[in-house]
Amino acid sequence: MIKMNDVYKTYSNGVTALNGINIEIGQGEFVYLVGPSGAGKSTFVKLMYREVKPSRGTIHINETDLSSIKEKRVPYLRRNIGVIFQDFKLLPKLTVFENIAFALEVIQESPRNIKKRVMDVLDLVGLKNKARFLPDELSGGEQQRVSIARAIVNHPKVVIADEPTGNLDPDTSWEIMRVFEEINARGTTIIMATHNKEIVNTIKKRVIAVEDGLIVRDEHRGEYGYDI
Ligand SMILES: Nc1ncnc2c1ncn2[C@@H]1O[C@H](COP(=O)(O)OP(=O)(O)OP(=O)(O)O)[C@@H](O)[C@H]1O
Repeated sequence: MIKMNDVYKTYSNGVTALNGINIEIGQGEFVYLVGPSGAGKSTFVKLMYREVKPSRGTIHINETDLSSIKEKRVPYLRRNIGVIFQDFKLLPKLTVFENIAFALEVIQESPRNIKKRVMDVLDLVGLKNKARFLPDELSGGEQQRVSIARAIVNHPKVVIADEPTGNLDPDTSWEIMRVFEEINARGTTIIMATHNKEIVNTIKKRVIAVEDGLIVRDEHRGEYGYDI
């Protein structure tokens, strides 16, 4: 369902972040993207939600060719892809409920349906009782749960997470991983860039390792493979 063909990315400052990536990721897979700092992992995931465009090559998500879609189609693409960041990126003045409802595709949804969808997704991440809280009234782990709820409220087929446990303590990181596993068990593809060796070596999944903009390893139930 995700296919990259000979993808290169050179930024405007001349730095080449990706050097010819070829990969296929099937629906329902759980993939860790690992590699040293500066290897190109963030660039790799940003290409998938069209935050950056490839300099060369093609990227398909389902039948959509991301390298050629028009700018005005990008918001539609993003509705089918949930994105989760290390720093949560919640809107600070909106409540938990409002942060998620804001992301919801609201066309012709009644307030009652919006409420049901938001509360269902808060239930899934275990935060039903915090719907009226503001982000800064929550712990880091709770804020990350809200950002996961926001990412999945439109039922995307793919969830892309860039260092989702990077700001969290170990216990909270394991809790967040349980949420990801639950989402994956429901059939959603998960692609997670991470430096968390313990998680990768414990919750075994497909591991794609990137170094100097190239895939150097692609293993089913792989290891993290680096010292840090
Ligand atoms: N917007 C940008 N403009 C110019 N160069 C960039 C930009 N974003 C990333 N780079 C460069 O591209 C290379 C790959 O960066 P990228 O962020 O993809 O690596 P990474 O593997 O995610 O690193 P980390 O693990 O530290 O987050 C680096 O040399 C980086 O400096």
